[in-house]
Amino acid sequence: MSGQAETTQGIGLRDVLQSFRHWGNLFALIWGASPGYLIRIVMLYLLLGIVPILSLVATQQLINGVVTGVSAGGKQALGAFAWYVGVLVFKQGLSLAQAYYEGLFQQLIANTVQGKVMEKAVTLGLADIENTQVQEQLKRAQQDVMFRPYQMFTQMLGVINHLVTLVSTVLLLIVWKWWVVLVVAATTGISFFTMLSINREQFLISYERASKHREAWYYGFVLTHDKAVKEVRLFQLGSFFLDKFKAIYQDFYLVDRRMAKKRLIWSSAYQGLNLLSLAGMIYLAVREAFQKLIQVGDLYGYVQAITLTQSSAQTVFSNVLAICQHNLYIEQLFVFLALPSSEPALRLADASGQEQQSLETIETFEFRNVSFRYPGTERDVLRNVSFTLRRGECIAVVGRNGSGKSTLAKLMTQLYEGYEGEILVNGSQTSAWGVAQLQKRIGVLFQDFMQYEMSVRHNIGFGNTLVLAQDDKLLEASDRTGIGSFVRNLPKQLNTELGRWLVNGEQLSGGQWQRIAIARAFVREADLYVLDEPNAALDPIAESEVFEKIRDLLRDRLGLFIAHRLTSARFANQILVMEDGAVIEQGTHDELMARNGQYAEMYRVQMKLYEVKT
Ligand SMILES: Nc1ncnc2c1ncn2[C@@H]1O[C@H](COP(=O)(O)OP(=O)(O)OP(=O)(O)O)[C@@H](O)[C@H]1O
Repeated sequence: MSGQAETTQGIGLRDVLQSFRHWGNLFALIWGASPGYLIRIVMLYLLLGIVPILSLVATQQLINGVVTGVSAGGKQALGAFAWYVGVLVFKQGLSLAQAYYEGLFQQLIANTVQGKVMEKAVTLGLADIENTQVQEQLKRAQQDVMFRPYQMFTQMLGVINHLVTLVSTVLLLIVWKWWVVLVVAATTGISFFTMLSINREQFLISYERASKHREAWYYGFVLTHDKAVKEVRLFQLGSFFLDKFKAIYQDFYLVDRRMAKKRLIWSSAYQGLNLLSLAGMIYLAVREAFQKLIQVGDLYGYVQAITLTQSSAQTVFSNVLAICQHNLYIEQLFVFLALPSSEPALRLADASGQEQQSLETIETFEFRNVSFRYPGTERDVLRNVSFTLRRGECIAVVGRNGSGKSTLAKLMTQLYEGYEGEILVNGSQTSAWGVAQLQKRIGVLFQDFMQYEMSVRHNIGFGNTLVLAQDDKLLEASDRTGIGSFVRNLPKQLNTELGRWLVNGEQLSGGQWQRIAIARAFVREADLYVLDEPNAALDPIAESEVFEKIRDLLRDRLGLFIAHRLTSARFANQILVMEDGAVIEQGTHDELMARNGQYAEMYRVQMKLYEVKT
């Protein structure tokens, strides 16, 4: 994130110049989108660059031809007219081709940039996705940069194109009066640094906006997402969120208005200066025409050359300014694309210099004095946790809210690095096997499992994409969670779309979604199953059915499940009782009851809830 830190601490001319360092990457990106289109568009811009001077000379010839042609029989005038029409046709043809290629190329570049941003996002780890700075950087990368690379590219071409025009008109003017060129250069150059500073300020404003944009997105989500709308309606929170949403955009508007005013004032001053010098130079040319020092056609030519020189010089300067500004934004894209990933499965730590062994099966899984704190936080949420799980065994983890149970599940599934202590698989460090290999052998149900707005096939098959097309395996997994007959009775069975976000699919109940998610864990040919509250949304009959199946499945595998309903923990070979990140009790149900500690107390409290008071 060093690039990001640098950028926030004020931007000087040096930073602007430094931001040109990404031009190589930018060119590679644009070239990668379509080399053919790139070459064609560059050629078109170059040709368009010489059009103004061609039409200027054609008009000059035409006027002079008409003036002198009357006496010379009109031959010169006709030739000049043909030349003039030819230039018009040429220009029109180039403009049509330019519009065609530019439209398509712009789309291709935007697609390439979006693709790259998403490719990078896929490589980020859970710790990155939970990191606000990374999210903001993602937002910045996504924000304007979709259209900026193309704009920057056309502005670069615009610079080349107008430089060609500029050189040709300047040559014409030098023949007339060389110092006129200096006047044009001076007036145009004056605005450069003022505008550069305004652009810098504008960039800082949009840099800081990333977090506000995310906040606004969140309020928009709460106001429009079906999950949130229930509460929003019932608690009448609509106007509360709407006000917050509107306030953010109103603030943006006020700041933008201030900037627009500033820009207007400076641009007016600059345009005034320009007009003044233009009028002076045109006056000079008209006077010479009156004094018969130049012909009428020449007068036209010089007036055109003066305005063209001035407008081309202005365009070159404003394009250079815009490019400097785009650079700052585009840097955000490359800063994001260069972010290091915290994803353990992708990191080199996987190899860590050790020869990786192939992992056929997991036989034992051990935590040895594992302590962990989430990245960017100060508090250990796991403290010296130790346990061993062997094939054929099942561990239940119980404990109060926030005691660290789900964190334990996330560490077992190798979603985070940076823990202290050791996690051993078959007696060896996880690095000996590599995270990717380990994850392949783990089936998991997270507490906040996904509800994919896709078909049942995808919702179950994502647990093992190898069997996505194998109906028997998918149905077998759904049978394991007692949802098989429900799936068979759906309108399109496994191909029935679920949810109502993308299509008008079948919406499931909370418990049905949970069973689908458990089926997703079960369809994986895994050795170790980690289930975080598999019974949270199940009715008592479904719970007992599902636990029956879990018991069957885990008979010759390794299992760990987290449960708040302690009756389900009874069948586990071992129960871990967690409190404040530490395992405070460990043993079978009977052992823990006999010990009469926290587990026994929780169990008794729960049993009491079920007693019918008479
Ligand atoms: N992604 C995260 N980043 C930072 N802190 C986190 C994160 N997830 C959880 N925590 C913190 O870690 C602690 C343990 O959370 P965890 O989710 O593991 O508890 P739990 O025992 O599963 O709770 P529950 O029974 O409510 O599901 C909590 O104090 C929580 O605030």
